[in-house]
Order: sequence, then structure tokens, then C-alpha cells
Amino acid sequence: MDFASPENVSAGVYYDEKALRISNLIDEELKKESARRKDASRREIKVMLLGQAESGKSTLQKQFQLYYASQTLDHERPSWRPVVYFNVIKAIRMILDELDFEFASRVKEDPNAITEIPAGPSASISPIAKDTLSEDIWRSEIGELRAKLLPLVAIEDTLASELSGGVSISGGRTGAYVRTGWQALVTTSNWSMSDHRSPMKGHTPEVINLAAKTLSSTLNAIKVLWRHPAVKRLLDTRKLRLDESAPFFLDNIERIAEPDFMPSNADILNVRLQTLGVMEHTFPINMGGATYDWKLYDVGGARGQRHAWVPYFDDATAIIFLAPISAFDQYLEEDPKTNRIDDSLQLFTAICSNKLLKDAHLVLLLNKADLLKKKLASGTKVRKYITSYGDRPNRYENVSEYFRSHFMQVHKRKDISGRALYVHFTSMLDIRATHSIIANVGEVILRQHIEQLGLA
Ligand SMILES: Nc1nc2c(ncn2[C@@H]2O[C@H](COP(=O)(O)OP(=O)(O)OP(=O)(O)O)[C@@H](O)[C@H]2O)c(=O)[nH]1
Ligand SMILES: [Mg+2]
Repeated sequence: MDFASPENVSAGVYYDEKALRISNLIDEELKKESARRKDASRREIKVMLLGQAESGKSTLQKQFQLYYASQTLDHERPSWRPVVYFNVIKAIRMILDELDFEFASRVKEDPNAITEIPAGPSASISPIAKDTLSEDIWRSEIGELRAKLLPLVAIEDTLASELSGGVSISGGRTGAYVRTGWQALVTTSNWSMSDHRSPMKGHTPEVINLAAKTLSSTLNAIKVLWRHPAVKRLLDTRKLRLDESAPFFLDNIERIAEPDFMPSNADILNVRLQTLGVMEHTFPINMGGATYDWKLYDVGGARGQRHAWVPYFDDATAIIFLAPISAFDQYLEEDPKTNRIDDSLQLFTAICSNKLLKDAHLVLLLNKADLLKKKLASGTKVRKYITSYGDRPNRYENVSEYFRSHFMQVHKRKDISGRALYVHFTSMLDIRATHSIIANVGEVILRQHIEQLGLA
């Protein structure tokens, strides 16, 4: 319409005013929207949890959830049931595999061992038992247990593949890997029978029920195997290396094998389940009278997963870097030549010096302090794995301080923006201690965020 034509002058004035009013209203709305967005982004705190595989990132995420939104964890509780089953079954399979390997190598070393039983002690040829007689008794006992446990072990792969939603990792490593949304796949109550997109439809609960039934029917065999002296010997001599959470679950097997078993908070914190990609968790958190949307990014920490972190670096408010200091005697699963403390130090160097992260606040959690204490108390020597440790005392105070100073050095030398570094020792399975760390770290990150935006 031509508002300026002479015959429309009076109408034109009317329309001009109306158009102006509408345009002003739109401007105002746009301004309000932009202010709302600015406010929302100011109230959004994006925290990335970084660190190598098994450093405790997902455990910290669960602790945040327990602290700030425990009702959501309650809601998810049933989905952790098959994960606990998977952890138990994997541990049993690993024990049986190692026993197989040890007994087989014993036969190779001494091909006559089965047909001829030499008299007297033969510790030099027996890698497990003290003498050949006990070794043969053990072999037959373990053979019987293996036969009883076969139906349970046979479920492992199906359970892993159900939890992982059909994802498998190249290289043939066994395990369960989860991505965003995995819980809906394994929880019956979350299922929509009309949802034909789900490849798990009508399938997953059967595997879970089968695992539950088989666990309860094999309970005795599991208990006998876990208490068997051959297993104890392999654990003591460190030939058998189970996941760190395995002893917790096997010690609690009676409770787990109950038909109406529902995971406790301790079970949920103890499970081992690898993260794939980046999982976002949002918590509205009330701090200082305002509500902030905390977005936690829990990432997969294995080397092959680290490329997926980068797209999130740009607008990260803070990084919480986790380094498991108990891992001085362990090597990367994905690169068995690399010591895990070395890998953590390298990774921390890369994070401190990354340009995209120059404005992100930095928190370092030296995690698994409880396991470090246990390992040192059981006599594991740091200098055997980290030669530069030299003759320093093999005590927790000295070892933890040694590792702390190495990480501090990295920060001092490599930090790109000379920012502050907040460091804590943590034992992430300890709910009360971790909650006080979370409150403290949360406050520090928020204070820095407010200062940076000039909102103070
Ligand atoms: N004893 C002990 N165990 C811990 C601690 N923190 C985590 N764990 C256990 O270590 C295992 C690995 O922890 P996760 O949180 O799954 O590790 P992650 O960093 O998320 O690993 P990825 O997802 O593979 O990158 C789990 O079984 C946890 O229960 C700790 O401070 N002490
Ligand atoms: Mg994880």
C-alpha cells in the first residue's frame, strides 16, 4: 500500500502512526528479548568435566545430581540395576579368564602336571597354589565353579550391547559405553510401546530379568569363587586386575542377587560405565538469591574420545579437571605403554595452554585419594613406577604432595592466561566430603563468573 499518495493522506497519517506504534512495540519486544537472552546467558554456567578415562568425571556428575537434584537420581534408579548386574558379571568373567590363563600356562610350563603329580612342594613350577596337589584340587574346584557360572557369564555381551544401545568400540574391547539417552533404553517404565524407533523394544527388560534370575540361581557359586584362595592369590600377586569397583559389588553380592534389588546411592556411585561423546546435564541451582542454570558436560575421557570435547571449549565458563592420583601404577587401556599419571599431566598441560579455554576458570581435583592411601598402605612402591620419585618416603602425605606439586608446576609454566587454579584432593565415593567440595567449587566458579561479567 502507498501511504504517501494524496487520496490517502489522512488515512496515511493514521496508518503511519499505527505502523510506528507497531514498530516501536516490536523494537521494545526485541530489546526485552535480547535482554532476556543476555540475562539467561549470564545465568548460564557451563562447566566441563575433563580428565582421562576412569578419572571419576561421571561419578562427580552423579554427586552434583545427588546434591542439587536428588529426586532426578531417584527417578533414574531402576536404570542403574542392569549396570550393577553388568559390573558383577564382568568381574566374574575376568576372574574366570585369568584363572584359565594361569592354569593353562602352568600346564605349558609342566606338561606332565596333570598325569604325574610330583611329590613335595613345587612352588617354582606352580604359579598359583603352593604345591601341585593343592593346585590340582583348585583346578578341579574352579572347573566346577566355571561350569555353574557359565550361564551367567554368557549374558555379559548381550547386557553390554543393550546398555550401549548397540554401539561397539573398534578394537574389540569388551565393555558397556553409554551416550545421552541411554537410560530410556533400559527402563521399562520409560518405554512407549508405540515407539517403533527403539531397536530395543520389548527386548531389554528380558535380558535384565534373565540377569537377575541367573544371579540369584548362581549366588552360591559366586560367593565360593570370590572367597576362593586361588582368586585371593591372583589378587595378592596382582596377576588379576579387576575394575576398581569389582570388590565392592562382589562383597555385596547377597543384596544384589535379591529379586527386588534396587541400587542404592553407593551402588550408583560405584558402577563403572564408560561415557561416549559428551553428555549434558542441566541443574537449576539457587545461589545468592538468583537461579543459575548449571550445565555440566560429562565427556568420554579415553584418547579416542577427546576430539569430541573441542566444540564445547569456546563458551565454557569453567573446567573441572580430574586427575586420579591413585593411578601411578597403572597404564592406559588404549595405550598400555603410557603411565596414567603421565597421561594426566600431558592432558592437563594441553588444557592449561589451550587458547579456546583461556577465559575458562580452572579447578583441579586430585581424585581417588582414598585408593592412593590404600595402595600405599598395602606396600605398593611409587618409585617402582615413577623413577623420579626416588627415595622419598612412600607415605600418603609425601606422595600426594609430590603429585600436587607436579600439576601446580604444569599450571605455573603452561597456563595461557595466568589465571588462578583451585586444587582439592578428593575421594569421590565419599558423599559428605564430596558435597562440601561441590559447594565450595560451585561458589568459586560463580564468584569468578560474576566478577568476569561485571555483575557484582
Ligand atoms: N575408590 C574410588 N573410586 C572412584 C573415585 N572416583 C571414581 N571412582 C570409581 O572409578 C570408576 C570410574 O569412574 P567414572 O566416573 O566412570 O570415570 P570417568 O572419568 O567418567 O570415565 P570415562 O567415562 O571412561 O571417561 C567408577 O567405578 C567409580 O566408582 C574415588 O575417588 N575413589
Ligand atoms: Mg564417564
